[in-house]
Amino acid sequence: MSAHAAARAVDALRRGWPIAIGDLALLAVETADARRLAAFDEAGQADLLLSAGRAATLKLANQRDAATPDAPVLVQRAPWLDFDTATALADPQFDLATPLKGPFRAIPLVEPALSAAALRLARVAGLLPAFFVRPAAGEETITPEDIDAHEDADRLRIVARARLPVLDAEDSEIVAFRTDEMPGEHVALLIGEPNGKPPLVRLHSECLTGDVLGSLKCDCGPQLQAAIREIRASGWGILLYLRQEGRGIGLINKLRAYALQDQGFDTVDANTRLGFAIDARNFATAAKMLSLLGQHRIRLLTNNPEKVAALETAGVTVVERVPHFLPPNPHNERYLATKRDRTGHQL
Ligand SMILES: Nc1nc2c(ncn2[C@@H]2O[C@H](COP(=O)(O)OP(=O)(O)OP(=O)(O)O)[C@@H](O)[C@H]2O)c(=O)[nH]1
Ligand SMILES: [Zn+2]
Repeated sequence: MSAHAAARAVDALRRGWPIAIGDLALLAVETADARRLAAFDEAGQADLLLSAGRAATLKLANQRDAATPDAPVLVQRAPWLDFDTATALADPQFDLATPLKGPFRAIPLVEPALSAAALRLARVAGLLPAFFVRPAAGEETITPEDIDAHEDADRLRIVARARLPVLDAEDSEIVAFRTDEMPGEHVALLIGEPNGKPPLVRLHSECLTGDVLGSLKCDCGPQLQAAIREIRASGWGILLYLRQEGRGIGLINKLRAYALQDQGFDTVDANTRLGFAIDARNFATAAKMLSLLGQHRIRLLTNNPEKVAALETAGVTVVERVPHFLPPNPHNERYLATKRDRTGHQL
């Protein structure tokens, strides 16, 4: 396995340089331009790889194989499908403003597993999930396994720990985790003193806008502060601060989702229009952190049954789900209603 090559691939994508996964050469649409596209694809024959959600938004879904509704879609290149048209296919921000030229033709995926891996890598790189694709011609290539190492919870290890008095829990300790590949470090805040009972645990996914800037669009900031208070009041427990900004799609893509919400789409449809899963988080990371901290039986502070299920699957026993509901404000009422009605949150 070549973790180095995968790290270089993330860097290359961000800089607008081509990469290769197996025998597919790929250029990310978001960081390309007409000149880079011409250099990547002199013959003008590179097809366009899109995610299932984006294809459904563009009404290309009916051309796909019904047996694999979540598979990526390859749009055949046509002489008039130039760089700007490809950008309009990849980026939903102008969907409502500019009617797309067409017709676009979805063609069979030659390499479904490699194509899906490419879309995972776009998410890891924080880019729109859309690529120009042609057969590789001698480039350094990586494998899907290299890409998955970026999110492989088993590679996590504890790298530093220190006392950290925080507001409402002065007797806390911070523990930092990382893997060689992962761009951000996850941390755990150990609050209070172990008392023989299962710890009260909160899995908090990073939200720069809510946690740091006090955004009222979501409930993250108040949930974070309240979690620390509740854990302290319960005796002892652990706050896991997971670097899964935007439910795993990264800050920039979350802000793109916010721009779509400004156009009227809800949090679920905004993710789908961008081409991402509704929730791209991987809670195996949280399970591994708990295991490294020696905790296998916990009480979980959440309204999200998916978190309970994901932890149980990863070997953590959740003896109790403790609701974690904060009063809505006028800006997040609809967001909370969407969580209740469309993503199964028990609110
Ligand atoms: N993609 C996207 N992410 C969002 C949006 N609003 C908040 N987030 C992110 O969602 C994560 C918080 O997840 P929530 O769905 O609010 O809550 P939860 O963690 O699933 O469930 P609880 O444990 O009940 O709070 C953070 O990473 C936020 O950055 C949004 O509109 N779009
Ligand atoms: Zn938030």
